[in-house]
Amino acid sequence: MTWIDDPAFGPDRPFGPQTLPYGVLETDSGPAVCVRVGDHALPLRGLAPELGAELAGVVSGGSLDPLLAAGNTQWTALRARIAEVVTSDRRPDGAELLPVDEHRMLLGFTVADYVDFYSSRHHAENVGRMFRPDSEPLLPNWTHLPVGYHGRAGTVVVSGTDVVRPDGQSRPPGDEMPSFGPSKRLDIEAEVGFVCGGAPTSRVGTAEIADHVFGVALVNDWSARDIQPWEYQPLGPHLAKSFATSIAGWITPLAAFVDARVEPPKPDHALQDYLVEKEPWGLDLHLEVRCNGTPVSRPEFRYMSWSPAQQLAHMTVNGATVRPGDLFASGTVSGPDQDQYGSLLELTWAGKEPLVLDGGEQRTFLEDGDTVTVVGHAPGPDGSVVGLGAVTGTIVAAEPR
Ligand SMILES: O=C(O)/C=C/C(=O)CC(=O)CC(=O)O
Ligand SMILES: [Ca+2]
Ligand SMILES: [Mg+2]
Repeated sequence: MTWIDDPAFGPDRPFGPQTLPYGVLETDSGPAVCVRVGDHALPLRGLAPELGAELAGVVSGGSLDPLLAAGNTQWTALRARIAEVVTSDRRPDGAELLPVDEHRMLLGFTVADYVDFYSSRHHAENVGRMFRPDSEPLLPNWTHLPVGYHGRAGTVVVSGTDVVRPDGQSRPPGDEMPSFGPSKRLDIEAEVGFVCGGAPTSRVGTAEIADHVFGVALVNDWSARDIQPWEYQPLGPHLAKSFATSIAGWITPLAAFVDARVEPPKPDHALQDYLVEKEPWGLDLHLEVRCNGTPVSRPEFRYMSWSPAQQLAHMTVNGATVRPGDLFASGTVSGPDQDQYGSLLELTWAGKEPLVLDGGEQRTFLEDGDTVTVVGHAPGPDGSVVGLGAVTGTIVAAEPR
């Protein structure tokens, strides 16, 4: 029997003791680093006697930054200690439990650099067919390295933040001159993000991911599909994707995913040594995308061709360092089936096949007022489920000009 009186906190529930994600909540006495237990958040600042001075020191404030910097030894020790505290029958003096739906979550860490990959073969082929109908859908580099681009760290926002429809240039097919205005093809990209920590290091081996990835969080990489095809050649995505990227407030430690590890699909040729995995780091994550409450897609992460360990190895192989607060995202998670696509671009085939939402409304791209939520879960130990915190956002009208 645990002292935590919450039916949603059990080994058979997604936010049971096998999960224990971290996040920062706004509380009456300021932002607080918390661990999620069922439908409650447990601020760690009240647990100094239980955690000991050293561990308490990294989680007693209002940001995850000190914890990200502390490194894997401390992450492991803290998680083990918290698991003991939350499964004990003794309520620690000073422990508070805050209902998660009554408190706002904050962006829990300072996003350092943000890299977005492109690791779903299905997504890459679908986008290739739509954006480059006269070329091979997959460029020859794609099976040899995890293609990615550098995003804009400063516009990563926490789940629940409204997303303002971006303005930009586009050139609709057949037009000679570009026009300017609010995007008419605002889209989502359901992705999985990896939050980095530990000592700044370059040339991270695929076997060293656990020393440099602190945790996993769902991401929605909002994308303007009319701005994108006009601006992206030859350097890649820019303003079509830099106005907002939403990340879930709850970051689940990488250690919670040991039972979710699977072999990623293999290319039919040898890889460079630095991309070879001795132990597979593909992940069996199940995602669901909801538009105004209607499930519109169920992407499966196990189809991703490049694992986060390979992505991190690639990101640092040239000598670039990974440092605490760096965020890299998987790329849109699309599976082979039409109901597994991670973007509206694919789900509606460039707007030609509208989705029908509950209540009969149709959607191609997003309208003002639409809310998109991505949820997910993974297999946990002993048949349990590891819940991933939701990432949600609502579109608001473009800024008046
Ligand atoms: O193929 C392209 O030109 C671009 C495709 C994307 O929109 C990809 C992107 O942001 C990476 C991803 O999410 O997979
Ligand atoms: Ca993306
Ligand atoms: Mg983005």
